Amino acid sequence: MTQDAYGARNVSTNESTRKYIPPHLRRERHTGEEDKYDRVSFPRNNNFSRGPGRNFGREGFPEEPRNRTFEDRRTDGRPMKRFPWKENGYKGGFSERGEPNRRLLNRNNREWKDFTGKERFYADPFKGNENKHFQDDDIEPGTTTGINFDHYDDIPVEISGSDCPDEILSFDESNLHSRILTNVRLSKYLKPTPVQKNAIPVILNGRDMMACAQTGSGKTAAFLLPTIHNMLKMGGPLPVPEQALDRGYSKIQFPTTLVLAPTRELAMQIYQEARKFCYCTGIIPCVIYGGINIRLQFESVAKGCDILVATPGRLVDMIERGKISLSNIKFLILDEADRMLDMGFEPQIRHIVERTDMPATGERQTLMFSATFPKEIQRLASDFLYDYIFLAVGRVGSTTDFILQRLERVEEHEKRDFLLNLIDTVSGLTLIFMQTKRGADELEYFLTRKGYPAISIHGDRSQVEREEALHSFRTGRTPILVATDVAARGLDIPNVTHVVNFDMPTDVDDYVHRIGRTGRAGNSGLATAFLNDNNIGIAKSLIDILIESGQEVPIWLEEMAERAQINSRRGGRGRFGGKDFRRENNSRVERKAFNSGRRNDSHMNDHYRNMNSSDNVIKNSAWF
Ligand SMILES: Nc1ncnc2c1ncn2[C@@H]1O[C@H](COP(=O)(O)OP(=O)(O)OP(=O)(O)O)[C@@H](O)[C@H]1O
Repeated sequence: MTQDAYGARNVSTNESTRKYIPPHLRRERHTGEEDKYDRVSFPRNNNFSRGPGRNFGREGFPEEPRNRTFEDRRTDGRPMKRFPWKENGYKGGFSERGEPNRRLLNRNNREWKDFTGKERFYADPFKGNENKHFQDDDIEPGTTTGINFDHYDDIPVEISGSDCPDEILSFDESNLHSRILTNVRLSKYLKPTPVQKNAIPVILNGRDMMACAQTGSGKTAAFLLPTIHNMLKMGGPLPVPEQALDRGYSKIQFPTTLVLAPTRELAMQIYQEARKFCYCTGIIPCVIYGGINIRLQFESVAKGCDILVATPGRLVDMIERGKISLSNIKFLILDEADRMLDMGFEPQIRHIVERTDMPATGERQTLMFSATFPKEIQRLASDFLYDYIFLAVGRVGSTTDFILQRLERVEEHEKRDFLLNLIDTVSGLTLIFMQTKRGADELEYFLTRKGYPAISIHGDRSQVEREEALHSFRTGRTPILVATDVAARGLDIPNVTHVVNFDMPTDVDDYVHRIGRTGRAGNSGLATAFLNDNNIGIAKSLIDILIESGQEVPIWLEEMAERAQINSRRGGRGRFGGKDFRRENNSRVERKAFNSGRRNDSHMNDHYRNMNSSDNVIKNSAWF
């Protein structure tokens, strides 16, 4: 042992051992003479060392080859290739384990050729089991109230923008891919709804779109069907980008379509719809949302993810963890777009759209759908759209005509008793909206104490509890659901016959969405709202909604509105089905109006008559 000028001790004077050896080369045998205490070259005698690789260089074992690579590691002498399928020109997606997506390699289930004439291969796990795949597990077959879209024929439609395509009258003339048409038939959709008639040709033409149509009028299919068609037309999901393959990014998924939704339950519902329409197309939908273990979602994303349905928070998380890249996105869809772009979500949406690797506006097709679209939000939304077409189905500021709206003046302390009387008079599923989570908990407790089968759902409940509550409500096991606004948008639960606004929302758009949980798909529904002087701020807008949808306006509500002196400041927001805000600023936007005549009043009279006589909806009309 020697000491240098500064007193530092050297373990050995041997030149070769003083040289720094990086950790990954330390197990290699040195060429020079070695000191027996040099740990770098000291032969390992470790009882835990297993496998031929670890024994290289030990007594009785062969010398470890220099510059060993992954390919050399096979013990049977044959070279091992990391990506054998790459040699065959495969550039498709990879699963979590680095294997190519199974559906592209499975050549036994060949069924159709895509638009490019290329043969597509898929193995749908539900193939041959259509009944199960297209049936809603929560709903007993035959218990739905039925779908009656004939009523929609009278609804006025307005479409504006440059070169608007003509509407289609049936699914058959839509030019949708034959497999999609089969799936539409299996879903028992006989004819398109007005929003579908107009949105499908626009999306098939590759145009960006902002669409506003009444609650329950089939917006989900309006954006999913043509998007899936466009994906098939492109030749299916896009291949993984070259540079990603070069860098070995095999664990990242590169979806082609991204659907963003504001709530977990809505994301799940859109995913279920996407699964139906993607049946046997080879396109794999996937859903991610907060509140459940992210690792489970890593696994489900890794199984394939061509259409990604996501809530914004979880998506940002996945992107930051390097599990998803948006660089392949060709279709971006915002469902409940006005909600996604209001103060709560806008920063996250901007982050996703503008600060990730998603292609820019104009390089992707962007679609926005909602039942309400305030003007200021339209202005904001136009940042994300390129030369878009605006579609409004229904009259300005109205809700659907299939909902009978009743307003009751009830003081706060009387609300519970009033509710009990009300619940007794109406059969079917009842959804009660509260403004606060605590209020929802307390009302659930009150109702169950009184012997009513009630359950609640709100943002403080765990995801499992939320899903259980929804399931129990859908199946009718607990026919009263007390909810906050987490259940206000998008949820499609058949047989909800009655919505009660126990607490009124402060925004009339929220009222429109809440009552839209009933009266869906052409069915009748009843919506009751409790109002008192605490709700004075919403009175004027509410009167507008009632008038526009042909409902009775109570005198006390008019007085309330007068007292509050609410003027056109709020009326100017352009609520549901509003006008294309560009038409006020820019007269160059073309406009087409279909069926813009007045509503057929005899149809409405029939509608109310049917509602009042329907045993299914109202057991005891004495309450009215
Ligand atoms: N063409 C059709 N024929 C029959 N049923 C349809 C058709 N289109 C949609 N539906 C059904 O109508 C119901 C309502 O559709 P959907 O949930 O898409 O409405 P929405 O407009 O998105 O409502 P919301 O504004 O509340 O989100 C669903 O059960 C759906 O399966």
